[in-house]
Amino acid sequence: MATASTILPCAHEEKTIRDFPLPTRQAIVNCGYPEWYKKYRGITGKARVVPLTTEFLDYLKADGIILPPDTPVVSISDRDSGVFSVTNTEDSDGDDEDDDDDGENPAQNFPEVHGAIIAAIAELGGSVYPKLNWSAPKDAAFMLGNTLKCSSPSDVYLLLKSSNFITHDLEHAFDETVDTPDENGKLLKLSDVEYALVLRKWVDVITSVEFRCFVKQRKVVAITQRDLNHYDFLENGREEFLALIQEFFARHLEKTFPEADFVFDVYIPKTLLTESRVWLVDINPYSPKTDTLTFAWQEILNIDPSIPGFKPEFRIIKKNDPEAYGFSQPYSAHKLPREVVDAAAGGAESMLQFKNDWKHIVEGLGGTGINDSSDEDENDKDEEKKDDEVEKKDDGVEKKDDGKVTG
Ligand SMILES: Nc1ncnc2c1ncn2[C@@H]1O[C@H](COP(=O)(O)OP(=O)(O)OP(=O)(O)O)[C@@H](O)[C@H]1O
Repeated sequence: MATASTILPCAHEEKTIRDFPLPTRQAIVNCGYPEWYKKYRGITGKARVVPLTTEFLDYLKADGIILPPDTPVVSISDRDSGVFSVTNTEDSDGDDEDDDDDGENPAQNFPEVHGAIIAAIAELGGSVYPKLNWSAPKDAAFMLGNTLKCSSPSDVYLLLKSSNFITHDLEHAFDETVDTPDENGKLLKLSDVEYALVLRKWVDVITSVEFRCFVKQRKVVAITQRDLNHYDFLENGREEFLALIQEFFARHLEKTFPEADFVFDVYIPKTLLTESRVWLVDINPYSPKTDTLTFAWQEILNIDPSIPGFKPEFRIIKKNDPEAYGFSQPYSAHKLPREVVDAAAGGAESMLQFKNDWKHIVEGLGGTGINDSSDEDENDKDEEKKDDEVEKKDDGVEKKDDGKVTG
């Protein structure tokens, strides 16, 4: 880890975490994906934002994990055939007819959301990375074999319903904020939040070139690796990455993001086909809740970017860096979904019951009938064209307009 030599303490008293200027609720909303995506969709990965209905939110908040029947999702980027072909699948009972008696299909309560998810997965090539307004269900990845790669609505629901991070988005997003009553004395409440499911096209991310950047007073003040392993090439590329990030910030975020203090994540892959390109991955609140990785919040709080000649510190993990082992293992406190924790608390019998229930959930359900109702506007298509030019992988994909997925 680099030394903190470029961190310049303020002339005044050293600030501690107790001096943290808590964000406003509006700042939290501004850092939500559905909000910033409206402005920055041209500089982030391809995604779909699915507005969530009350019925779907109720499903997420309800105890227990009941999944809808498996729904076939046919990728539109099936490169073998180049066409979007759809096949009907049989019901679990094999009778090839709709089952009216399936009272257990939770998707019946939120058909628009379910249909939009099916359509989005298909449009995004068959696999997606899900998140809610602020968080991805990373703590639940083990439910899918240690990945967040989803290829069906059930994969998405399983992750969302197993994740404490998602519960946090739904119930605690405005914790640790300061009140911001508007001119009429009204205060933003969680019930005012327009919750959305973000489905990003799945990318095999090269985690060594992901960086978290801290912005204070509209200046990048600190940058850290996100993947806390040592990579030789980062040491040599430090100046180039710093320049790319500074240029990206100046061009896209400095004057347009509504908050003066925030944290943004970027991904800077270099491929044989393209020059290094900076992609916006996420925007996070300037809040103690945002993980500072190789920094401590107290260090960031004490940086004074107004000092002439100020240069942000770019921290990367050095070879055999003993300090690097001190960084906490992310999500270690959140490895198990609520149902598993609850079942474990009830002892062996309870775990056995959980296992049986789980088997029932996974195996016992059949097909569903949902129509693909994709209605992109022209802007969407333009942006995607741009995305596709960069994402050479999507070349040669043919779309079918009226793809129906039926069960
Ligand atoms: N489209 C994608 N496909 C595959 N992996 C992705 C994709 N987008 C992001 N990731 C991986 O997931 C990680 C976390 O993504 P993201 O920052 O959006 O989640 P988050 O919940 O907001 O994380 P944090 O709480 O650390 O801010 C990224 O660092 C990246 O490695």
